[in-house]
Amino acid sequence: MRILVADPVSAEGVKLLEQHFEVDVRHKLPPEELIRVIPAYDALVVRSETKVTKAVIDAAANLKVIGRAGVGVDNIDVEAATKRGIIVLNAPEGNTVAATEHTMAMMLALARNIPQAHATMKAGEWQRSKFMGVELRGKTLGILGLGRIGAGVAKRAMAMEMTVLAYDPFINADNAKALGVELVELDEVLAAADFLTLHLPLTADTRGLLGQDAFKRMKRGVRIINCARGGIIDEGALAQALQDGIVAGAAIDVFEKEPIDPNNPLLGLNNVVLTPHLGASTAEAQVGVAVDVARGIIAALRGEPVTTAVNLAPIPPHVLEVIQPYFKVAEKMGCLAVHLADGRISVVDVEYNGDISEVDTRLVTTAVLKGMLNPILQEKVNYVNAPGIAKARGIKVKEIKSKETANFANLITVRVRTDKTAHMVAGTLFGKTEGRIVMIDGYRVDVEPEGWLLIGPHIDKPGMVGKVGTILGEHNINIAGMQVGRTEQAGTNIMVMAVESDIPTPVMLRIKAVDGILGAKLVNFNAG
Ligand SMILES: NC(=O)c1ccc[n+]([C@@H]2O[C@H](COP(=O)([O-])OP(=O)(O)OC[C@H]3O[C@@H](n4cnc5c(N)ncnc54)[C@H](O)[C@@H]3O)[C@@H](O)[C@H]2O)c1
Ligand SMILES: O=C(O)CC[C@@H](O)C(=O)O
Repeated sequence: MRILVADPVSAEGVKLLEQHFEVDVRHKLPPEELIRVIPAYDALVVRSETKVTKAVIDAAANLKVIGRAGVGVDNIDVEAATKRGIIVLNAPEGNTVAATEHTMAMMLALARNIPQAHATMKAGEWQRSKFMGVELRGKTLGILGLGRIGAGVAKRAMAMEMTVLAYDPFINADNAKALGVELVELDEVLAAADFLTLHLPLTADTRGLLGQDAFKRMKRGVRIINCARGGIIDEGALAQALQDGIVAGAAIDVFEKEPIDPNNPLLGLNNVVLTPHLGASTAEAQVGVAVDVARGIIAALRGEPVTTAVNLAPIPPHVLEVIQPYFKVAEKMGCLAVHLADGRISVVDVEYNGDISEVDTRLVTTAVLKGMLNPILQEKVNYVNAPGIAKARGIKVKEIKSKETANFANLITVRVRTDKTAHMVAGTLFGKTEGRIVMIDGYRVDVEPEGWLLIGPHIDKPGMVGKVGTILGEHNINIAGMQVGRTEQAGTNIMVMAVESDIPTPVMLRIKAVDGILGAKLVNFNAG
């Protein structure tokens, strides 16, 4: 598989990718050149410079994953990627400390006029009275967006004896309380803040959040820091508020247009501190995000779920710990169910029994769908597109949950209904990791879902297994394992044979024709 690294990312991440794939590092590709080369790649790694537009995604015939070495994915058309089933993942934690510390550096530089004083010293001047600053101690810091970076800034600001207020309508009030931060409405933050810092994503709701109107509602003399995203502040309105003295100073790391437009009105003002999007630029952060994104890409290209995918619901670590061991067996159960089913699948019920029923199992259900759809579709089905494809095909998917369980600590049962038949498969883990199929259509079995399996329900009478074995032997097909599963009701059994190769259609037809065989299905678990 081939990976294109289109922006500068740390060598540690590139090396990790090179251990698994062929990697091309090509920076600053013009948009039309990116569109020309992208069909050759399975994965694309970017920072914030490369714009992954719909045109790039439409041209990317083989692309399976886009990795963003950083947090914000606003340079990627995530919607277009999701429609194509391309996983978009980021590295949300590697640069949190770097951006937090940059915010503190910007706040202090702003309070004490450090860049301006430095510039006069370099110009040979010694000006002391010109640069009277203010202290942070005792001031109110308003934080917009109390996520990872906002919370880090809050902790550090409290250590500097600031009072911290925050506006974040999506955060849990208990989390804010535990941090010692008072959550209030936006207007209250604007009216009270001596320093105001932004840590929001750029979304349709936050674009232009601080515009002319908001500046009117701020305390006169406020100092503003933006290390989040350009576009959240209206730069024209900010420049005006700086000139009018409503805003005493602004420290800005991110801009509406990057690299900055030479006509940007902030460039001509003295009461600003500007850095060229340096929030994540520390050696530690760049290694962190590069390694995190490389790990995400390796998982995505192996078909494993990616915990940092932004076009999948995020999974908290305590949930992941419970569900992750079940992904593989769930996928195999989906694969087995689709092979058993004749006709068009209309309903898939996935029942969870035991402790697993107490956590969010949606991704395990997605694994079942992935396993079910991959053998029957041309397009590659993954954790991003599986639920959408199932829906588009009119398949109704339902989860059923119960803590009750009879024989196993945890049991997953997949029931499929088609326009002709209904089938079920149940699976579990032996030990902590070994996936096993323990029931097929009501017959108790103990099957490792690997390789080729021949499944044949039959009348319970002597010689059935022998007859099938003889046919396989005549065609040189080796049997690697065999068992007969039974039900509560006497009369029929199921034989499950692990075979070492494909069974050609004419041979399958001979097996199906054996007197007493009620059906025969061949499942290839390695094909997905
Ligand atoms: N300057 C840099 O180099 C740099 C580095 C890292 C991150 N960032 C940017 O910093 C920002 C914050 O990153 P993070 O890792 O803390 O993200 P995060 O997702 O942890 O936090 C964002 C917070 O904003 C809140 N939020 C979302 N919409 C909101 C709204 N309309 N009003 C109020 N609150 C809202 C969310 O609830 C969340 O708590 C992002 O924009 C990210 O891209 C910049
Ligand atoms: O890649 C960068 O340097 C910027 C990263 C930062 O803006 C982010 O959103 O993570």
